[in-house]
Amino acid sequence: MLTVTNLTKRFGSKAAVDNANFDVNEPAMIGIIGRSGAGKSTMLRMMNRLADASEGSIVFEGEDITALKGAAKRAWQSRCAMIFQQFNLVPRMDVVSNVLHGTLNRRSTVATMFNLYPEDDIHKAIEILDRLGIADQAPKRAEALSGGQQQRVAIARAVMQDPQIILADEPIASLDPMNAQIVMEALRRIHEEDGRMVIANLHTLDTARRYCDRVIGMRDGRIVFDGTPDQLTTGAARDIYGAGDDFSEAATSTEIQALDRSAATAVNA
Ligand SMILES: Nc1ncnc2c1ncn2[C@@H]1O[C@H](COP(=O)(O)OP(=O)(O)OP(=O)(O)O)[C@@H](O)[C@H]1O
Repeated sequence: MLTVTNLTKRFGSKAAVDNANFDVNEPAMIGIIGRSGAGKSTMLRMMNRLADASEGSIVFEGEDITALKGAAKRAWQSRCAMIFQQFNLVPRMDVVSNVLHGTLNRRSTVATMFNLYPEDDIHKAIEILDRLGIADQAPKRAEALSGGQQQRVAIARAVMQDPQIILADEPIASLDPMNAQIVMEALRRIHEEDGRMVIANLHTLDTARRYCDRVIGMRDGRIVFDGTPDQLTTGAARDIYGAGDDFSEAATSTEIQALDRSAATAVNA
């Protein structure tokens, strides 16, 4: 359903993404891992058409995404929602209105200016918030919520678009371990229950292993690993992160593991 061929993005003489190729045949949950600067964000930005490719193509269900312009490009962006590390909500606006922003692409300018939403959409927004366990936060201003709650609002806004693909650029990098886990579980549920493809850039190996069906490893703009979490051995990880023999997986792990360990200790105590 998704085929990326020879995808390249150059900034001056530097290739941020260098001749990337991969196929996705079912709506999987995919993690992209790699060091800072490996090209993960640039890859997602090209998929969502926030950035234009220098070369190559992205074909989704037979349509060449890289060639879309104007209304067709906007239509693609609503089928391919994006969430960001910093949530990108409107801080002073209430939660439900932030979620309703997910419908902007299909609403008139006048309706948007006056914040007029059809009642069905408002019900739908609250249902989605309820699925994510934060319906009780609906009337609050977004800025009053915790980081983990704000990221769930951003996921709700993405789901409101009813997208086939959700792209998540470091969705848990600003969160504490408990909230990171809640947000990753929310993405996994949206993937499993709705059959939406999720592609998430993740800083850490353990998160990718734990929540994704497939992991793509990038190094210096190139895809150097593409396989299942089981195939992601310490040797493969060392290669992705460009590390020496002293490579420690713990160095790329979030505190989710620490959280698990402390939970296990509590249970065993
Ligand atoms: N707009 C830009 N102009 C110039 N260089 C850029 C631009 N955007 C990204 N780059 C460069 O491209 C390379 C890849 O950046 P990218 O942000 O895609 O990496 P990343 O793996 O997502 O890193 P991080 O985890 O730090 O976000 C980096 O060397 C970066 O400096």
